Amino acid sequence: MTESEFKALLDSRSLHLTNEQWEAIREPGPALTIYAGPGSGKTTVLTLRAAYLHLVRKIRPEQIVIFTFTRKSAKELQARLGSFLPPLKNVIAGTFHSLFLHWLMREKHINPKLWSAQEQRAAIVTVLTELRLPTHQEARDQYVQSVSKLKNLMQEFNRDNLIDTHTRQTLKVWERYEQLKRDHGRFDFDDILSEFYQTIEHDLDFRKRLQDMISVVMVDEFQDTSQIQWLSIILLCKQKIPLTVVGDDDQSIYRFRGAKPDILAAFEHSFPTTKTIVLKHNFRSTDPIIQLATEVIEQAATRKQKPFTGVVGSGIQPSLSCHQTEWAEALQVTHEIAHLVRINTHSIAVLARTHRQLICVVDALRKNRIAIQPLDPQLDLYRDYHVQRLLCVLRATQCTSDATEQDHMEARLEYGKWRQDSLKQPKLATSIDFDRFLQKMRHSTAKTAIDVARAVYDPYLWRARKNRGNDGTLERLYLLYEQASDDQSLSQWLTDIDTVIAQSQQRQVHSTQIQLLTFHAAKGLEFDHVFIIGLHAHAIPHQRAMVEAHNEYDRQQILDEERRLLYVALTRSRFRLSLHYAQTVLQQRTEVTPYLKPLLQKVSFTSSASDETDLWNHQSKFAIPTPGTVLFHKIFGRGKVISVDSMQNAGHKVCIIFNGRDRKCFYWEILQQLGHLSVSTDRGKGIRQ
Ligand SMILES: Nc1ncnc2c1ncn2[C@@H]1O[C@H](COP(=O)(O)OP(=O)(O)OP(=O)(O)O)[C@@H](O)[C@H]1O
Repeated sequence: MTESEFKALLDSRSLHLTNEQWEAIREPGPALTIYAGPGSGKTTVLTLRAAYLHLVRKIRPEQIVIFTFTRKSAKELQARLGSFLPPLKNVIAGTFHSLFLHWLMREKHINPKLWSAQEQRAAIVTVLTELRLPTHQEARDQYVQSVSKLKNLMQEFNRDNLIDTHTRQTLKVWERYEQLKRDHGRFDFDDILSEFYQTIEHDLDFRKRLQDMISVVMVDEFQDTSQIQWLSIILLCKQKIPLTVVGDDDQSIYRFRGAKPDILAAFEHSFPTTKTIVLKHNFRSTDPIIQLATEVIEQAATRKQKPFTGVVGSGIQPSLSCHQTEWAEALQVTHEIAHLVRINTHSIAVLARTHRQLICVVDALRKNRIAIQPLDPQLDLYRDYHVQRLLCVLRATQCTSDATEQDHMEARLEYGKWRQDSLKQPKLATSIDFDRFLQKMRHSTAKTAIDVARAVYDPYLWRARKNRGNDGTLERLYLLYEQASDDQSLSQWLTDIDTVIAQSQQRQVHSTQIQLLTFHAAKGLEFDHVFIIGLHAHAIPHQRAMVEAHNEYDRQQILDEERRLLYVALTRSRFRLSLHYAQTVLQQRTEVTPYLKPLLQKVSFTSSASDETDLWNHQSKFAIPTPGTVLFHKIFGRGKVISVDSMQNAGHKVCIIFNGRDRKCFYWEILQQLGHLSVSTDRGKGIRQ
């Protein structure tokens, strides 16, 4: 095929390329950098360049290698190449991990026994336990990430080399983890990269065999390449194989894996003869979306400017809505999505900074029977251990039939356990207590029921967790608490939950399936309508990411990375961008992310939140006594409050002196709910001090 025939082929498929795109497709040089913003056709150009090289330059497809950042984008690329006419079936497209492993297995007969992500996490927990460090999910994930980052940055065990955020502890964890891995004769995913790098550096025969097999290398999303991946590519290609890299420093979002936005500049340094082509047009989004996203990214502390104009033209102004809680936010988003689904709109996505933030929307969409793409099970609120325990007791309050006798028994035992432990008075945890509890709950509203149940469960949990408080693993339980309202009976609320659970078990394929993704997972994708939720100041920049900042330089780097993440999310939308945040999140008051705060006049802003955000105030339900208050206890008689302590997320501990000598402490909310205590109108009469 000649060049003009190729161009005619693209025209016949309504692909009218810009001059820069066309130049990028046919550039013959040994090194090429394609540098551009979101939606400018980088991936499109990469695909067409592979087609051009095969059809016009007669390079065999199996000699063209394209590195992608995720398996999903590798599949997407292969699908695009496969649907080309004529189809390009054998182009080698894959992630660094998969291609490096493939070559190691084929050429070096290395067949490592890989640790799954789950096994890797378990190994880290073993090491943390051994070193007497916290093992909860957040700590574990942080160490998994830190170890991976060290390996991707090619750090040594030498402490002097630890220029980044590596504390003594991370180093110890890393050393022990490596030892454990060696003892078991296993590999982790990062070892694939290290092994490949070592082999291609030292084994010249291996390097040559690869170079003979490959005619062209292209790297998509180059800004997210880690040090070890980049050095491996240099060894593979330099002066032997033409290399094209495609990237956007504004979309560099994998700092935690060792990626740096300035890698594009490093490429120009390593390949000084490289030709750089800048794609200047955004083909994806309407002008108001591009303008908002550009204003966000332009505030980054360090950034290379690039020219950028939209091709689509004018469109709807992005909207920003403030809600009282995450549940209210989810309800509104679901309401808007339901409307879009009714008018037969496909291509809808809901994006959030973290998985946890998507839970309420998942729930609300399922409640409204709106189909969603299969999800990570961790987005299922009702799979959570604590949520299940609480619901098991609440469900028993609604059961009367024999069929549920077993559940009833379980609930009774569970409830007894909470009371026994929290009150330290086993005798009180009798069936009479439970029956009274059931009676009280049977006709309550969902909110009252939750208040009663948590007044027993929270102190129990608080003790069981050895005063650790909320370390992030109870977030789902608190979401359940927040979900209950006074507008619904307990029975109706539980029925709604059953609907959601039933819906989550259905495996039907619908024509419209809403995609729910984190900002990271949304990279490279595009949708007509994008809802971005959780845009509050605690989530963006993410509080946990900020923990890694040990000095001002780190802090600025992380702030810029979080800004880029938001930029990636904003630029996924073609036509409509609907932005949301809640004013109260997990009982804490918050506000809009600082990245959007200066831009409020650029969006159409609405707020349904009120100034009164005291949603979780037990005090409104059960007035908390002050020292000196006189009370009457059913068993111990009259007493006087001597101290009141507030416990984090677990109500109040009240110490009372009875008959001037018996000092007893109670969980105030529990005893109030059970009706064991009442405030005496008799101000201290008859009480000995
Ligand atoms: N010359 C063109 N004419 C019309 N549409 C185009 C052209 N080039 C690209 N597009 C379209 O623009 C959209 C964005 O393209 P693509 O996904 O390749 O961009 P990208 O630069 O890789 O985006 P991102 O960096 O955000 O992942 C796609 O829908 C693509 O089909």
